[in-house]
Parts: sequence; C-alpha cells; structure tokens
Amino acid sequence: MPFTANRQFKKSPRMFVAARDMHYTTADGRQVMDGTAGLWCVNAGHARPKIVEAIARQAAELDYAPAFQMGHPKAFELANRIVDIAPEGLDHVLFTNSGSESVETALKVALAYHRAKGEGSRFRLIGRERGYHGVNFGGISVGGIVPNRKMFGTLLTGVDHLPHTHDLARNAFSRGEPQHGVELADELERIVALHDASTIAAVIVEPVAGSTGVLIPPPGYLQRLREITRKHGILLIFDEVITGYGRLGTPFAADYFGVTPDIMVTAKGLTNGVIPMGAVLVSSEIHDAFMTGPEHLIEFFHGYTYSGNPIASAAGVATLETYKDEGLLTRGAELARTWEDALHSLKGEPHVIDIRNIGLVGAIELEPIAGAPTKRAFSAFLKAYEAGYLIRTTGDIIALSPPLIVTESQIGELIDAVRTALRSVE
Ligand SMILES: Cc1ncc(COP(=O)(O)O)c(CNc2cccc(C(=O)O)c2)c1O
Repeated sequence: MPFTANRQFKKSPRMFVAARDMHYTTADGRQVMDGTAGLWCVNAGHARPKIVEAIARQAAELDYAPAFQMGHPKAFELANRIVDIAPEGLDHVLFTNSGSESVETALKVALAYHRAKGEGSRFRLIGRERGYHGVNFGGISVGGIVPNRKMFGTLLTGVDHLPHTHDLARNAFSRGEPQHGVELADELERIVALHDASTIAAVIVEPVAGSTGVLIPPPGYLQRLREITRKHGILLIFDEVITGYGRLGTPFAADYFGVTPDIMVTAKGLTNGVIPMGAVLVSSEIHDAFMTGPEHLIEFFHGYTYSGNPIASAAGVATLETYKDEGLLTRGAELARTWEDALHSLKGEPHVIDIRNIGLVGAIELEPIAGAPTKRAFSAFLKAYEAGYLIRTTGDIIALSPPLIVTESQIGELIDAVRTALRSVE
C-alpha cells in the first residue's frame, strides 16, 4: 500500500466502505468525519449527486475516446471551464491523470519551451527544500522531502533547491501568513549567480507547501520569486495540486497571493477526487512557442492514454459546476476566521509546538517523542480515527483540510476530537 505502514495496517485494517458529504462509513458501520477531504481532494464532500450522475451518463454515452489525434467535446468544455476560473493569462490546458503526472508535464513543458525559443542551455530545474511534487522522477528530483528521494538513486541532474521557509523560532503560532522570512526568496538570486540564468529553465514551488506539513509563505515571498524569475527569463511554476480549486478560500493560491505563475499544476480537487485527473495550465506565450513548423507534425511529444479521458472530463465539469452552484471556490474565505480561532484554541495542549493556518488548511506541529519521530502524531491519528475522525499526519505534524462544505459546528467537533486525541497520547 502506498505511503502506508503496511504491517501495522494488516494487523488492524482500517477500511472505508461508503461515504457521503462529510462522512465515511467504516466496514464495521461507524461514521468517520473526513477531516482531510480524503487526501486534500474531496473539496465538495462525498457522493455529490451531480458528479455521480455525470459519470454514469458519460460512461453510457462515450466511455473512451483516443487522446492522440482524436478529441471529444467534454475535454474541451472542461478545459474552457478551468480557464474561466484560472488566473488571467493561463489560457491553455494539458490533461494528465494525477498530480505527479501534472508535475512531470510542467517540468517537460518548461524545458521544451526554452529549447523552442533557442535557449536549450536552460536545463536546470529549481525546487525547494521540503517541497512535495509527487513521486515520479522529476517530482522527487525537484522535491525536497528526504524519505521520498533517498531510496531512488541519482535522480535528475541539474537540480537545485531553495531553502524552505519554516521558522519555529520566529513564526510559531502565526495566524495566517507568518511575518518573518521573506528574505529567503532572495536565495534564488544566489542560485542564479551560482549557475547563471542561461542554464536555468524553471523554479517550481507549492505556494503553500502541503505534504511537508503546511508551510505558509511570508507576505511578499512569492512576489519576490515572481520578480526574480521574470528578471532572469526563468519560468515560475506553481504546484497547486493541494491549493487549487478553493482550498485557500480563493479559486487558486495564485489569486490568494496575487501572483500569477507561467505554469500552474493542478489535480485533486479538479474532479473532487472521484476520478484521477490532473490539468496543467500554461500561458499563450508558452503554448504559442510550440506552434511552429509544418502543420501535419506533432508539436509536443508528450501525453497519456487517459489524457482528457471522457469520464474524468465529465466528472471535472460536474465538479466545477458543483463548486460554482455552492460557492465553494470562495467558501473557505467565509470560514477562515472560525477555522483559525478553532485551530489556535489548541495552543497549550500537550506537545503542541506550533499551529499554522490559511484558508481551510491547518497544521498542528507536535514535539516528537525522543528517539521515535512520527510516533506521537501517528498515535494521535489512530486515536482520532477510533473516535470517528479522519486526520492526516506527516512527520509529527497533524494536517487538516476538511471538505469545503464543512459547517462551523463540524469544525468545532473536529478540533475537539484533535484536542481529545492530543490529551490521550504519550
Ligand atoms: C503539491 C503536490 N504536487 C503533486 C502531488 C502528487 O499528486 P498525486 O498523488 O495525484 O500524484 C501532490 C499530492 N499530495 C499528496 C498526496 C497524498 C497525500 C498527501 C498528504 O500530504 O497526506 C499529499 C501534491 O500535494
């Protein structure tokens, strides 16, 4: 099983057999509140009728159409709807099947774009420490989570990393954006000075680093990365697999921070997690750079059997309709203060050394048990699950990201369950 303690799971399996709105049903009939929107992806809540019906209808009408040299209307409809809610200027969509594939696609587009523009010397990709960009070779190369990298050999060459922005000493218990650390963006100038801009294709960051435990950028940090990358002709890639589609209370993190990247990576919330799908958005400048040469030739040698899959496209269209019908792309902003106050009420609970929040994302960082890193958070996860609440842990950090349909009282319930779990673990 992926990213799972397999032996522990096999000793006491944790199986969901059904789900609806905010809750899962376990194999033994218990209701479990979904405090993590599945894996940060079920933004509209579970088993939403419009999405269910769209999938069934599509499966019966056009189940599969070849993705290469052939098309079908639903994929183009979805692409247009994504562009409609995306930041201004990101006008073209490449479909994939996951966040990891979206990352690989974005990295390849960046490298190929510079080559198309006659700057093939730009081969370097810059990631960031503690970054998570999925599990394919490109993503773990630019990523910065050590266990995801150390087992897999040399990885991509020509990769460098920005420092992460976590600063417990200066920013602990910040509400929203932490005040300190904007100067860390200037480290990009050092990296450029070391390698020379002529060798650098792109910088990729998560606007808010999710998997590593919710690291929120200081005010101005992303703007600074935008300025430096633009100055040196380096493409800026935002990996919005988690932050996209309403998670921060705005359609995308690019809207929240007022910074538009050259390439935006998305997946997860695109189809409410129900059908694997990703979408990479690029500017017309990037798209048009490939549209040269004889028109009978393929312009970009990349893509997947299931790219723009009809049923995934139908799920995506129905998902975006559901977000729009229920105002879910901005509901997180309405709940953000309630969420923030509830989360920070955990300050002073046993072992809590930091609390972080933005939009409808939260993190509670725990003091690790000496000699047994991750054990304390994992114990809290098990306690919460037994009490009927699903939370995520990464290292000794509890991460929370409920579906965007969560109510204020459910927020209170969820946080109280975390409080109880914290009081019962060693
Ligand atoms: C920023 C980012 N980029 C790429 C991926 C990869 O997406 P796929 O898994 O669909 O290939 C992700 C996925 N992020 C992810 C996936 C599963 C669990 C957790 C967690 O933090 O618990 C996070 C992600 O968060």
